[in-house]
Amino acid sequence: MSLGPLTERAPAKVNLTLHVLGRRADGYHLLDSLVAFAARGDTLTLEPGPGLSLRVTGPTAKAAGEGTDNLVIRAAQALLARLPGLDTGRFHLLKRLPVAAGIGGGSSDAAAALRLLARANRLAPDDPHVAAAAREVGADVPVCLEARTRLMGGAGETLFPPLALPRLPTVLVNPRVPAPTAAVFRALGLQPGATIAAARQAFAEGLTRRDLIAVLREARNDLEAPAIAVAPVVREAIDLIGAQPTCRLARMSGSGATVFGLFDSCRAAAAAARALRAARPGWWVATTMVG
Ligand SMILES: C[C@](O)(CO)[C@H](O)COP(=O)(O)OP(=O)(O)OC[C@H]1O[C@@H](n2ccc(N)nc2=O)[C@H](O)[C@@H]1O
Ligand SMILES: Nc1ncnc2c1ncn2[C@@H]1O[C@H](COP(=O)(O)OP(=O)(O)OP(=O)(O)O)[C@@H](O)[C@H]1O
Repeated sequence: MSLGPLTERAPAKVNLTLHVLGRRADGYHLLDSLVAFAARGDTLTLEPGPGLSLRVTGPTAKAAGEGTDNLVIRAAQALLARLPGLDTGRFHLLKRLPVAAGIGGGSSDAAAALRLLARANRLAPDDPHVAAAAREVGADVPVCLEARTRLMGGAGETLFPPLALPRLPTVLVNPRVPAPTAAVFRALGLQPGATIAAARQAFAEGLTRRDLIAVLREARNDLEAPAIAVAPVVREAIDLIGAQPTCRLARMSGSGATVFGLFDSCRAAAAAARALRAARPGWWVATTMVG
């Protein structure tokens, strides 16, 4: 019996914290990051059938690109290389998230492609070939596979158990300037083999929203300064969100340039988003829940 079209959401990833703990000999950086997911994202559909193709539509389709450059196809090919008899088909990506923006749009699309192929081929959710394909495609793809709040370590391959933390009313702001991940890590200037002694932050379950934000405020995103060196407008975005009277915390996600603001209520987030859109009509401003 053939399956009809299958759909998966590809939510935006938000690094609520991001500490760089060192740099491996191969150049990749060791991270300690609390990763959560937004209610907003892209949508990926797979129509199972012969061949492997991708059509991309939506507001940011052009920037994401079609064909073999797209992480959806790269993820499918990585899984096919491990499982050559795999059923594939036609993917359609509805691309809404800004590209090269630090909110893992491409990684989340790749993870959604792997989930769709796993469903179409009745692979177990924890199939080791799926996990290996995720690791091969990108450092952020493993955490996007399950898309649940958790601490992430190593270069992205170490995933700690999911955490039940309060959902946070959030405004995401992207100044529409790309911050390429490799360039931002390069600007950090850490030598291969370097280690930074730092205690891994712990997040107790049962925290209130207010307590969680207080704990987050003690943390950092260590890529903010190098991202600002690559794209100075990131500083302006952090300052502008942080200046909203009801904003509890303004910080960059991932390697930027997207910045998030955390608020006590959806109403406060919506009001801040209106003010930000009025102040910077050209920027991408989205309200959402994170966690
Ligand atoms: C910064 C984060 O967004 C935090 O979640 C991720 O670590 C980035 O994940 P990603 O975009 O999937 O990264 P990849 O596509 O695997 O790598 C892009 C480039 O970023 C650098 N990179 C990435 C991840 C990492 N832990 N250390 C690195 O140094 C490498 O130069 C690499 O060539
Ligand atoms: N489906 C896709 N969506 C977005 N970008 C894609 C996609 N496929 C390939 N790319 C390419 O991947 C690069 C990274 O895009 P992406 O939006 O994932 O970056 P990011 O948000 O900075 O990711 P991260 O937070 O994981 O570092 C872009 O330069 C883009 O050309």
